[in-house]
Amino acid sequence: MNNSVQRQPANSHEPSHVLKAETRNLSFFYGDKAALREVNLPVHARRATALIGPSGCGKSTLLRCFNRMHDLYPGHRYQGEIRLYPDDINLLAPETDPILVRSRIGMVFQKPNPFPKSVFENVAYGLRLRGIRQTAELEARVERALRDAALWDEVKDRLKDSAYALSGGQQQRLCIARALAVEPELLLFDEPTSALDPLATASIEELLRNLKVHVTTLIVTHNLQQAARVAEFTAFMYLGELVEFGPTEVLFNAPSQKQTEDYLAGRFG
Ligand SMILES: Nc1ncnc2c1ncn2[C@@H]1O[C@H](COP(=O)(O)OP(=O)(O)OP(=O)(O)O)[C@@H](O)[C@H]1O
Repeated sequence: MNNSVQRQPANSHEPSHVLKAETRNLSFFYGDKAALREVNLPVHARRATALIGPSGCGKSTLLRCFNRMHDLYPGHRYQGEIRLYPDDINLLAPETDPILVRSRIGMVFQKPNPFPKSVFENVAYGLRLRGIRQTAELEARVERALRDAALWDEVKDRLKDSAYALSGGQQQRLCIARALAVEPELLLFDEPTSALDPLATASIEELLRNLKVHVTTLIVTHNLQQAARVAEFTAFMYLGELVEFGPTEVLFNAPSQKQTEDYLAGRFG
């Protein structure tokens, strides 16, 4: 690995002062084990933020705090806050309903996980749950989500086929369409291309760059070049702490912390 950046997103220097979310002194414990310590991470609205760092540093743990995934397991504990804007609520407050949180904050996993349903039904599912019943509206919203996920042209004649008949990369874009259909405010990606070949990876990266027009994204990736290609902001984590955060170009080319520099130079991790 080296710290040269091949390509920067075109708008990486655009000022973005509007925050969609931020963590405030966020710590997280698996039982007694602290996996995150006092993390203060800003998440800029309609921008992509990448979380990078060596294996086990807490990237996925941090991502999963945002949609309260850890609540599904007993014995896990949050400390601190995650503010969501513009309404300025604390996502971690006991009075904040985790189901509501998950309806506003979507997640795409490492491996594509479509439902055992047709292409159309995969995307329509969440819309039906939200009470949308009219066929014309369902069809229009499914088409829009598939277009936003850059999949429409490939599946418009196969909407009734099983989602499992799609390639791995198409299945991942279907999962992104499924997440987009319900218009999330924040979309979390946990290593979304690590199970895909280079071509499928390139198409997902292109999609990630285009998504930012209307969605805020937070992306865990092991691939530093991917962070450089898709994210305006990057956070470097180590041993459960946020070591450095900044515009991707600055963090990659002129990191302020020695640990960041060592990691980018491949000296550990
Ligand atoms: N369910 C769990 N129970 C206990 N400890 C856990 C659990 N999940 C993760 N951990 C620990 O929390 C720490 C952070 O793990 P996490 O998966 O968030 O790291 P990561 O940076 O995403 O790693 P990777 O890049 O390998 O996916 C690690 O020490 C890990 O062993």
